[in-house]
Amino acid sequence: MELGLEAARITVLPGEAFYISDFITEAEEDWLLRKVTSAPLPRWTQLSHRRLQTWPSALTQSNTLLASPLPDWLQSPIIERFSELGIFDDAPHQAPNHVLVNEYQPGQGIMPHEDGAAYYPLVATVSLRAPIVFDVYDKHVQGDKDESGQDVAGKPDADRKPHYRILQERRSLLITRGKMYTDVLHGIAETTRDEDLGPHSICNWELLRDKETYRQGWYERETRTSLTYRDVLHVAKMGNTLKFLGGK
Ligand SMILES: O=C(O)CCC(=O)C(=O)O
Ligand SMILES: [Fe+2]
Repeated sequence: MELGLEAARITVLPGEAFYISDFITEAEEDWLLRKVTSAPLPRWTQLSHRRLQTWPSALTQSNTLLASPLPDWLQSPIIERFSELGIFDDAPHQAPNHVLVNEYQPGQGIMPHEDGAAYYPLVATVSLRAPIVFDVYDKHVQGDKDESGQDVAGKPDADRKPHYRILQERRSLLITRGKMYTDVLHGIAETTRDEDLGPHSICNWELLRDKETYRQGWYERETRTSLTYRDVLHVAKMGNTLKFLGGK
């Protein structure tokens, strides 16, 4: 990965994170959004503070993915670009095999959490439609829940402040891996307005495509959609599926 991505590194972070502001074109963004919104309604899981599509399918209770290719629209051009950058070269399957599509309305977000042991510790997130601030919290106060442990609704401490804030512009790519995956929590505030923006508070400020938009220090949230690409460690081939569903 290393050479192509070095210029995209968010250097102040303790772990490894990379931000590419112009990862997809406007036409690609439009097309991806049409694909997301034209998925049949049962594809969506409505959660209390966002809604979610899971591709190709949800993991089993033992965090296993039943082998199945991602749909073409989630593969090309995004996964081809990941290959060019070598992002998943060290992952067990050398490519992502799972994508969560999250949609946040203004006022919605996701509680501080970690993504857990089901995945190789690398997440590549493509942002669509509107910017959002992604918060990074120190780990771990009691009561935090793993993302794989059903309940997203564990209340964060009222006075807990994010340690770092990453501004994700529409059409950008954010990669977090290693210690950024294992040693910190991440979340998105439930707010209608992201405030206190500037070089002092946004750790990828220098990498933004359009700093001018945020010079005033705030923006109103609009609907934002994210595609989060991961490599699930355990994959069951269909031939083994019946045995697998039957138990041990
Ligand atoms: O929407 C995002 O950028 C983050 C989503 C997230 O943290 C997750 O799906 O685990
Ligand atoms: Fe997450």
